[in-house]
Amino acid sequence: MRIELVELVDVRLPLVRPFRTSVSGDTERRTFLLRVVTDRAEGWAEYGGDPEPSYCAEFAAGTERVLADHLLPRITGLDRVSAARVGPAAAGVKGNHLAKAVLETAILDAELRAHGMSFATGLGAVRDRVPVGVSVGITDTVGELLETVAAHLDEGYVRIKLKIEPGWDLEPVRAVREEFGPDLPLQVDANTAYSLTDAERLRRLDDFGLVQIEQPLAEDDLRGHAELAAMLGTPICLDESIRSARDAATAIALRACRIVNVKPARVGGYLEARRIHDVCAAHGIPVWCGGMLETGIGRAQNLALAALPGFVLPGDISASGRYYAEDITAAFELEDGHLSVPDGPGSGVNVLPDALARCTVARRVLYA
Ligand SMILES: CSCC[C@@H](NC(=O)CCC(=O)O)C(=O)O
Ligand SMILES: [Mg+2]
Repeated sequence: MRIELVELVDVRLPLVRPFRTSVSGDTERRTFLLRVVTDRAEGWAEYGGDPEPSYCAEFAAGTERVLADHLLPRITGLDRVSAARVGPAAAGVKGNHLAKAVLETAILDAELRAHGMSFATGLGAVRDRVPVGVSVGITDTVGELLETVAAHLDEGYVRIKLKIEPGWDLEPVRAVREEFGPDLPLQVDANTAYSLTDAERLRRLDDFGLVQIEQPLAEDDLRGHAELAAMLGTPICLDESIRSARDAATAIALRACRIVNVKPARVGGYLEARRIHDVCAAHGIPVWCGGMLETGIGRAQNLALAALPGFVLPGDISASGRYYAEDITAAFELEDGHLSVPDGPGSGVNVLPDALARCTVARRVLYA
């Protein structure tokens, strides 16, 4: 395969309701899509970061420069391009996993389409539909939180994740547990908001029978997570800390986590995401597929990953309508708490030109 054109499509999609976490507070999703045209097929991928380096160190404008100035010259110069060749060819560029992920994924989409193969088949999916959870942001009041959770449960989500931060943790979790009973699969995500000095407060979360406490400490604090894990009864799940299969192996060896949130954008793409899945499976560590408020493009690709055998916990892969009044692909609809895994070539979805035009801010050719 040979790359003929790479285009960046800068998009802005309003959120149906504000989404607040310990690190962000958004009323819109501002990201970009990457369109890779090859001599065999066209592929699309979605950037997993934001305009601000709030979730991780990368951010959209910086990623655009890394793509244009450092990654594309290495990749477009290959005599044969494939998703598997991106990692080795890009090894001279340190870090920048979100940049590598969006490029590798667009190439993977084109490659699979050229072979008439779905992401699900290409990655090794074993299920045609997957149960999904929903991530609930920090709200102004506990009453508003309970209303939001009730609405999501009515929609059929099988698991609730609550964003927490110091000052919004024990009270909202207690209220949800008391309102919806002991059998609701419930978990929390701190997005690195706590430190070991908060250990006693975090230990009190053990009273609520949570599935997991996600990323309580800083992304580079594996030792601290291992120390905290020894104090808590509730399993720790790592998200921001796991940027590679090697990180996963280290975290497991240090007993810093018992669950891993796998996000292809964070780890450099779906091939590394699958390697993390394999490392975790070999150690008996359950994984689930995290989310970055993806449009239907990233959502479709994540659903394929979430259908691999080791993805035994419901992911943050909500229906399109959880975030967007209008998606840029056909909307994903919840059916009995599940979403169907696309089985068409590549991601199995196509961008809707009119919907894309309505949310496009600009289009820039990065390579021709
Ligand atoms: C900072 S908000 C984005 C990252 C966050 N993602 C979610 O909470 C799920 C978002 C979604 O439903 O896509 C996470 O840390 O897991
Ligand atoms: Mg998280």
